[in-house]
Amino acid sequence: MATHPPNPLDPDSGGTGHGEAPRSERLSNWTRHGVILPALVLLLCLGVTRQLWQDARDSARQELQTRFDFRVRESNRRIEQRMLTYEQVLRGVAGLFAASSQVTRQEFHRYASTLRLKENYPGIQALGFSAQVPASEIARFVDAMRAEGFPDYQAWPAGSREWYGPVQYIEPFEGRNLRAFGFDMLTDPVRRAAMEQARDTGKAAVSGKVTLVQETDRDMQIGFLMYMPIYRDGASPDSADARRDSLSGWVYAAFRMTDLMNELQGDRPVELDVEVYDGNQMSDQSRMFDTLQESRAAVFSNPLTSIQRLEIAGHSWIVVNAALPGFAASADTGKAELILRGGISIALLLALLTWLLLDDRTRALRASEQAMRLALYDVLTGLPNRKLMMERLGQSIAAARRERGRVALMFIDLDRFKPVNDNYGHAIGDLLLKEVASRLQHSMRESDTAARLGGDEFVLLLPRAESNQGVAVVAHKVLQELNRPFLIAGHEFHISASIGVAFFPDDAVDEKILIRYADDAMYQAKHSGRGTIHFYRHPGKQA
Ligand SMILES: Nc1nc2c(ncn2[C@@H]2O[C@H](COP(=O)(O)OP(=O)(O)OP(=O)(O)O)[C@@H](O)[C@H]2O)c(=O)[nH]1
Repeated sequence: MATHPPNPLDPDSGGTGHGEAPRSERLSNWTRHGVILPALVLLLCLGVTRQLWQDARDSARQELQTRFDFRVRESNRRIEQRMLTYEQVLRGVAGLFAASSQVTRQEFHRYASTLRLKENYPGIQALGFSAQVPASEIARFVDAMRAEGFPDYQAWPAGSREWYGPVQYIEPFEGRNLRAFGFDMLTDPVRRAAMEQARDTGKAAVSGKVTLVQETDRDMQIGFLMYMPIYRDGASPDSADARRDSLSGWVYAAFRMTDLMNELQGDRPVELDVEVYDGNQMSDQSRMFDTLQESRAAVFSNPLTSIQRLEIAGHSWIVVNAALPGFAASADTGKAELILRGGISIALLLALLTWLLLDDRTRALRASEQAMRLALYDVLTGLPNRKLMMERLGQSIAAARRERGRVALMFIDLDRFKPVNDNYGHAIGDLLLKEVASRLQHSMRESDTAARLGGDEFVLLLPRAESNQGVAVVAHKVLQELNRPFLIAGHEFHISASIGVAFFPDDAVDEKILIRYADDAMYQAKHSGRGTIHFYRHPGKQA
């Protein structure tokens, strides 16, 4: 059965036949690559960009974390060192008491003034001394204080107890500090715990969170105290019992927490939110300080948060540091962003470049494909032209020689075609020629070749013409097809064809002679009245 050979002028059809490498397939591969390859380049570049961006971002984060850790260490160390300094101050005062059997108010005042507390030790609200007075001596103690020029002095709060610890000296002796004068600190369990700890250990002890009696309604702050025990006669007893027996009182420093922390912070920009908790619990009750005084939830959802325990003169504080938005904003994310932007741009650029190169390549292939078609195919009908027909004829004859086969060549010249052109115009003639080509293709096998030699001359090459009878069948079929009326642009045309057939090797020894004989046979057909088939007959041979 006849099949539709591919139209060689259609770039998407199957090529030139005869099983040669399908150029249009290669072309369509290129076209496919035209999308896939740029997409791959884009994906690859984006992948690399993503990796580099992530690395840069990670290292920026790492750097931020390192900077945060450093700032936290620095901030905590500042607190510890400042508290150590205060401990030294108290040790100095304790030295004063050790050096003198009786430190007078005047001496204490002079010592404290020399320290210049406000300038050198900001954060200390008061420096003082509380005597430890047994119940038996409290009345005499108060009298002596009153005799010193403080007629209203009393150990307050009132009430009788075994031991009293009233404030005897307090410096600077002015302002809100005067409110603490005479206050018996042993009556407050928080202060008492630190006082007893200092007494028993012989070391400085910090109290828990308190409200200093110095506080007024204005600028209320949380406070704490640091105590250093003073033993009689400058002794340094080495057991808790001996220390209790020889305790004469405590020198102490009172601190207002916000003043202290603000002073530590200095003029530095506030980049960390610092929270200080008394003891081992982090609760609203134990909170002594908060830079921002904001809800803690915000702090704990912050990835840059540090929680550390500081030991301050025998007492625990929990210090929480959290980076404020300004701190994280200072992170060097510029590099990561640059990589991201640059990477995406380069990826797009490379993908575009790849696409353009492939497109160029595809165009070049298309152009050469087109040129090849023009060289080998008839532009009007799309059938192989004379050149390609000659090539195939050569191949067919070579094959027939090898395989002892037969080749038939059929020359087909249209009859009465000229009047179509003359009466209806060249364009109609063209349409008719195309229809002729189409009918020829319907009449042959796939292995056959229909070609247009030019004008109204066509050729059918049958490379495997085993029997004359088979070829005659084909010739009749062609004739029958061309005898059918042609309906072109609303006009009906009746043409026919004269067909001449010659065989290799029966009639001719090579392709040139074969062509000539087929042409001769065609003329014979023309002369014998058109619309007929003539098989070449050698002039010497009998019919
Ligand atoms: N439309 C069109 N006409 C063509 C083309 N090439 C050649 N022709 C015309 O085809 C005609 C061929 O001439 P002939 O073969 O002598 O005309 P014919 O009427 O078929 O004569 P017979 O073969 O003797 O029957 C001429 O008029 C050419 O001008 C073409 O590509 N398109």
